[in-house]
Amino acid sequence: MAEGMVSFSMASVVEDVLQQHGTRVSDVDLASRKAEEAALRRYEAAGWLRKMVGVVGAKDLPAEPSEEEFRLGLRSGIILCNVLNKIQPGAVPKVVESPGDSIIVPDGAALSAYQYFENVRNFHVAMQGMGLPTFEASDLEQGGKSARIVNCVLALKSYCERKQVGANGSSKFGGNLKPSNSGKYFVRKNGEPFMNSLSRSQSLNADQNLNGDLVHDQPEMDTSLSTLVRAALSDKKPEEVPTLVESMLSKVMEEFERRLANHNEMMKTTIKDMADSGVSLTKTAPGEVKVKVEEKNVTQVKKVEQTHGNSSHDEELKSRLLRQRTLFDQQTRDVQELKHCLRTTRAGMQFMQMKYHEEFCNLGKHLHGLVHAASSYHKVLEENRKLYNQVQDLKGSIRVYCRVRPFLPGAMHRSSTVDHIEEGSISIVTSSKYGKEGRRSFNFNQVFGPSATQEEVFADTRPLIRSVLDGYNVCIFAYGQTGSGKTFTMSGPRELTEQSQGVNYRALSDLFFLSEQRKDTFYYEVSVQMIEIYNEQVRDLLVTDGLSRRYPSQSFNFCFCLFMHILSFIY
Ligand SMILES: Nc1ncnc2c1ncn2[C@@H]1O[C@H](COP(=O)(O)OP(=O)(O)OP(=O)(O)O)[C@@H](O)[C@H]1O
Repeated sequence: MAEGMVSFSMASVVEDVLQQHGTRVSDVDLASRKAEEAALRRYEAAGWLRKMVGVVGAKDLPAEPSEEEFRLGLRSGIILCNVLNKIQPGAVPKVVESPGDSIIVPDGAALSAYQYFENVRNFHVAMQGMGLPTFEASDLEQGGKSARIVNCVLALKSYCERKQVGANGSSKFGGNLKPSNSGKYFVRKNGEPFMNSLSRSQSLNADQNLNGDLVHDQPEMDTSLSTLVRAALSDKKPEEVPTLVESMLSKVMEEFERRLANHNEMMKTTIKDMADSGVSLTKTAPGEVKVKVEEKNVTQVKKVEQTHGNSSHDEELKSRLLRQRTLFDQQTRDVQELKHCLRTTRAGMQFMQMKYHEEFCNLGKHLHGLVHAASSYHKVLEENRKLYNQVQDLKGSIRVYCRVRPFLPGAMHRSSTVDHIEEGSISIVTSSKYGKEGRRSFNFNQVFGPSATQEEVFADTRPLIRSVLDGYNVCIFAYGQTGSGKTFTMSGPRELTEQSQGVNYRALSDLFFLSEQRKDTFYYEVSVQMIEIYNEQVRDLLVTDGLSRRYPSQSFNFCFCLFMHILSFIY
């Protein structure tokens, strides 16, 4: 596309120039403008030469010379050779600077001619070697075409400028060409104005390879321009081609070169970008381009045929790319959904943490209140315990109760020795044969008559069970002669019922009941030890090895004892 634009532009310029020349410009105007244009170009050439060789070296060349002055100033060839050697050192191995350097001939004119011939000849050879356009030797003589000399100088100037900016100075005029006619003058044929230079430029452009295979279409562009120029100039004689046309063609060539350089630079940039993005183009055969695409770790080499016969391959390639694109889009959506879900979950977790923190704070406040209440409760409980046990102490740490057994069945007719029973005393009728008085009175904490129930007997003992759980030691024992009812009072009759249960059953029942009540506040351990004291011998009744373990003897006239931690029953 770029090539087409360049070709079209160049053709348009050439056509416009030719058209202007042929139809719009009158002969009078043309001659005037031609002379003006030639003068300007001559001044440009002279000025550049003067600048290159300096004022002294260019003493024979005015800044704005006429055609004759220009021709005479360059006639010796010294300026031309020196300028050329400045641009391309050694291009002219030897410059004949003065008559003394050559043959001494008194006739200055003859000497100048010889000098001119040698220098100009060497200049011609060097210019030809560099591929630059030159002029004919006769152009330096009177009647010669100074315009050709001007063109040659301006071409050398252009070469010099391109060389100074680092470009291939000779590329414009094919400077890489080896001189094909070394040692001969480079003479432009009259029937081919600029045709040689154009041909050289085209051939060089065709060979010019800025980036390998990427400029294969360039000859077509050159051919387009060449065709136009040739079509316009082929039927023209040299004298029919005005200087204006030559000048315009030169400008066209310069514009063409500039745009071509831009185009190649742009192509270089494009190829570099494609290489950076993982796409490389290599031309493998005419009409076939191999496209190499690298995307991440996936390398796909796709051979794209530019002919219609390979359209199915293109379709398959497009389909595959479409599927990959669809899959990629789906995965992108899935990732977005996962991210959304993650954000939602994270927000939920943060909300839960906040609620948990609030609940925990509220629980702490409630717990603080409970701890305060429990502390108060314990204080009250402790106070209550102390008061309770103080009452028990006031009642007496040792309490003695008396129970009268009723008559057993079959002995109901016998008379009782109990005369009178009050709450805390009992009167006994004794035999009068031993004393003056026949009755005696005894005081106790409480006296239970024959009709007293097991419940009534235990009622005065029950407060002591609570004292046991408060840490007080308690011992309950029964004392009396054989058959007086000790076992009955402490345990109960043989056929045991709830009403007939004695003190130990009721005491233990209360003990476990209270410990169960206080289980959230206190922890109690209960153990049982059962011993027998008989005939002043103490024996452990729970020993399982068959050998009764004897305790140290005590003077107790009891049947057996029951110890329970700090509560003991003896009867
Ligand atoms: N309050 C009572 N009511 C009815 N029966 C009773 C009462 N007290 C004792 N008995 C009866 O009297 C009998 C003797 O009582 P118990 O065995 O308790 O006497 P004990 O003092 O333990 O005798 P020992 O010292 O020989 O063991 C038993 O048959 C018992 O049931």
